[in-house]
Amino acid sequence: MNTNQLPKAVQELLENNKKQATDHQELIRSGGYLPPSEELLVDAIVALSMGKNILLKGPTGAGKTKFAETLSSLFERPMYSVNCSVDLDAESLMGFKTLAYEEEKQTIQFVPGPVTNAMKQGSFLYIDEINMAKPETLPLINGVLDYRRTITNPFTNEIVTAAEGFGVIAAINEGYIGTVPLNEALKNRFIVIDVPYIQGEQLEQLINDSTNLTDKQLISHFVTLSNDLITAVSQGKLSEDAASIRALLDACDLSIYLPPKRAILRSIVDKLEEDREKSFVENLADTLF
Ligand SMILES: Nc1ncnc2c1ncn2[C@@H]1O[C@H](COP(=O)(O)OP(=O)(O)OP(=O)(O)O)[C@@H](O)[C@H]1O
Repeated sequence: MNTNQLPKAVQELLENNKKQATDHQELIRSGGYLPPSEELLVDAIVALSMGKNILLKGPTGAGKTKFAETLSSLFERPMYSVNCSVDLDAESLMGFKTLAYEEEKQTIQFVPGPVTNAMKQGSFLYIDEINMAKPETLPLINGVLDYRRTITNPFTNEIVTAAEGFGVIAAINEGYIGTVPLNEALKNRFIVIDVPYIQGEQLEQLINDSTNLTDKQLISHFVTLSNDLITAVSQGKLSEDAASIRALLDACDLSIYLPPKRAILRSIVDKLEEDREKSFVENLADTLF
């Protein structure tokens, strides 16, 4: 990503906060996020540079993970990930004890989890789908998220304090089935950044960059389809999944070899639950392809 177009002060901030990572460079992610507006990128860079946690909030397939990966790439900072689910427990965050052999003697060793690793190494921690976690699990890391930047590891009793460079990026998909509204105390600890779907020329660029589809007319129809799907979702006519950019990119790729309507059927229509929704998308596709 070209950061030369960002305001000078933000470029300097980024430069000063880059981590000269020598360890775990394999965890520095690659970029590729196309921000719908410059502000989105500026706000995230500023907040993270100032040591604040950011919460990326947006619908499924809007590029939240890609955005977090791009921030890891821009700051040249390794990033550990946690994917939340109802099964997420203290061990999946902090780490676990296991039996090991040292010079033929059995010992108990602690295998650090993503929170411990990111804190000790001063890396980014990405917490995906944070509102999927059980409400009782996350308060465990409240101390990590506020000014204390400290946690007592419940398995070793070690007090872990975050090294310089530690930062938290979380993502939520509000309103998605299975999610719970994010507890206020937790939300309070984040700077919230809305991540909408990209549309128009930017989406055209994304299709060009990340799929193998080259037919200009087809690409233009897919951009229109995406726009119509986003509108229908915002009007409550379709469930959120229908407008996922991830699904649209799949349809673009498939349409290199399949008729576009079949590509749309496989990538978008057949994922919808209700017949009414399926026919709605099929009708939209009929008018375009
Ligand atoms: N603005 C964007 N820039 C670059 N890639 C994007 C963008 N929007 C969507 N994508 C692409 O769409 C796909 C889904 O993106 P990603 O996994 O980051 O979405 P997400 O918001 O994290 O989704 P979910 O909420 O379902 O986890 C990826 O292939 C990603 O590259």
